[in-house]
Amino acid sequence: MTTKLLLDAGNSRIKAALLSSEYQLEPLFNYSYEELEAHPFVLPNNITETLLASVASQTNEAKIRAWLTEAMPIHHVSSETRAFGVTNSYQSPQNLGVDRWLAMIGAYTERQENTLIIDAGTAITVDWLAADGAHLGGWIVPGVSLMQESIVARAPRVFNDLDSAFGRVNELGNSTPDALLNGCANAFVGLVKQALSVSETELDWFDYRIIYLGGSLPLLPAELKRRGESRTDMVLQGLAKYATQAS
Ligand SMILES: Nc1ncnc2c1ncn2[C@@H]1O[C@H](COP(=O)(O)OP(=O)(O)O)[C@@H](O)[C@H]1O
Ligand SMILES: CC(C)(COP(=O)(O)O)[C@@H](O)C(=O)NCCC(=O)O
Ligand SMILES: [K+]
Repeated sequence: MTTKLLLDAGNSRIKAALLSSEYQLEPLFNYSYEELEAHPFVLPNNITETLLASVASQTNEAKIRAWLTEAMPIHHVSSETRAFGVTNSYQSPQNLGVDRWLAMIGAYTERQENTLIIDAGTAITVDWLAADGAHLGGWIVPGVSLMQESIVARAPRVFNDLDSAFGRVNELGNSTPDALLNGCANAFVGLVKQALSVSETELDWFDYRIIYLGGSLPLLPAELKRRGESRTDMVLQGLAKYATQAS
């Protein structure tokens, strides 16, 4: 049985899945690039093709190529003007991050309805996809870790001695690290609420689908999460759609 390897290469982490000839998606791993280098995942030997969707740096893409030592063809997927019923709103469609493009393809393949997609990773992206497949536009915001790091880098009195910690939603801070971490966690939640508000007040969406993905999802409070679906596989689902037409 032949299998395709699907790779979603973000700026912090790489996610991999296998797609069987029956189009079953089987998640493989979600690694940082350091983990991929230190403990290269041993792939099954029946892979016939690799589909790569990357927004990563050249340095991190080189780590992927170093891992994929097998001489298997790599098909780079990019954002397009239109595909699988979804129309890109960018004047320069190639500029839209392919992770954003694929999450929309994945969502639209499942259900053709008004959809808000929030991908909270290195950056937080918000995209509005209408029921007719039109991408209406979106936002790019620094991700929670980036928010934390950027102020520590620029304001000498703002420090964070809590290693790889994240803040608490709806809580105040009474120390610099707590004020920083709680502030950034709450900024993320505020962004999500603003995206919902714009959907309802500006676009007149009432009954719409909300899809969340990305590493920062654990920060979202339960009442907000309940309003949507946590779908960290959505970029890989979009890639699977491309894999069904790739040679
Ligand atoms: N336990 C956690 N709680 C909250 N946020 C986290 C946690 N672990 C990682 N993150 C956040 O997730 C981000 C990575 O998410 P991911 O979606 O994999 O990013 P990318 O697609 O950009 O590679 C990190 O930058 C960090 O902000
Ligand atoms: C906005 C992003 C950096 C998000 O990347 P991620 O957080 O998933 O690593 C990525 O989608 C990207 O590089 N986009 C290109 C610019 C654009 O979408 O307009
Ligand atoms: K993202």
